[in-house]
Amino acid sequence: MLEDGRTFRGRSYGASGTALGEAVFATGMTGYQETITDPSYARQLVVQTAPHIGNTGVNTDDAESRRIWVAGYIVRDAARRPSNWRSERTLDEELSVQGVVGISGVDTRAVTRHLRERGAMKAGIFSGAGADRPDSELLADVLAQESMAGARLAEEVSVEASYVIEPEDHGWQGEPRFTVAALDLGIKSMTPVRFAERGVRVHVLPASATLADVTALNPDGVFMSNGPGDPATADVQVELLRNVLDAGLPFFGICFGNQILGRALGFGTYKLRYGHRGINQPVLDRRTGKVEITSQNHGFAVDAPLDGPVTAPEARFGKVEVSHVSLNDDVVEGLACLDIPAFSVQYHPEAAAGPHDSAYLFDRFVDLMAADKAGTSKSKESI
Ligand SMILES: NC(=O)CC[C@H](N)C(=O)O
Repeated sequence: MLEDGRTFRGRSYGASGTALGEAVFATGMTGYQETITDPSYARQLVVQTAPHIGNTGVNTDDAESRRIWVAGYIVRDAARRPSNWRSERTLDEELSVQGVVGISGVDTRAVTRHLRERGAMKAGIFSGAGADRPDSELLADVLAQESMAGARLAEEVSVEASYVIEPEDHGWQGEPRFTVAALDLGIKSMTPVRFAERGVRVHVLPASATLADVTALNPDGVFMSNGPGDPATADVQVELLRNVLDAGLPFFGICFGNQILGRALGFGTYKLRYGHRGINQPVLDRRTGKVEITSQNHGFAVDAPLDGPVTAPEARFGKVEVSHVSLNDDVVEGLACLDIPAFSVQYHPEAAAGPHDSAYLFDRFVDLMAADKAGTSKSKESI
């Protein structure tokens, strides 16, 4: 049931019960396991536009975090049995074991068209005991939940204790080249792996980490991850990032990390009508003119002028330009600072799941740290 009263009926899938959250649609044709285990989907009811879901089952390796984070799962045609050599369990079982309420047999195209026209909205999935209450009662439950605008969720999904990802465990031979402090705001597990593959040792820190926690590692660079919720609530991390930038440390941000860089530079963020979710989202790299097909999952965006470069509203950080834009709707998909060693993208170069077009961004960060170490980065002059 959607918050405007529109109702769809289907069959119980996964756990049975009640799930409340923001209804959003994801357009990836593959990668459902990576989708449901992406912490950025916390408190969302995800509609898959791909009609067949569960075909390749679930395995241990493809989980992007320690659990399923979607609050509920909405599919058209759930596979009755998976067929894949890597499959260990069915998706139905996995949803049940983890207590995630789903619904199948829904006209997901109609739901998607509705959300596209009216925007992402509060919704509920109801099955089992209590589902046969009058619609007015179900709708009251849907409406009573908190909205995604204003939701502070990064701390809820982040790790409690820090851990290290070592390059030698991911195919790198020899000593690590760099050390990065990565703030886990809902990090996907492939992100630190992409650094490690390039010889970067990654210390993953809780969302509450302080500047002292970061500098204690003597890092060559700082990273902020993707994560759920409204970036307008991330004041603590915005403050931390300003201190990091003031200290002249190279910075790279992904998704929530892009929104935090935007805010640290003094820009605002806003909620998109229905957001970008899927692994088939076209983005223009405005510096090279190349188009990347990207993996995305965001419902908010940075409000920065496309006709740049401009001086950041926080003028001490110098000039900044919108480096990447969405080719679907001109939404800001990347920021590049011209006077300090900092950049970020709104999409997911770790590509889990997704195409590998954007892998160069990890190389770009390595190059930025190398230039900083060699003293050839602009930051040294400007700070
Ligand atoms: N994947 C992300 O980091 C999403 C960021 C933020 N929660 C948004 O919806 O825009």
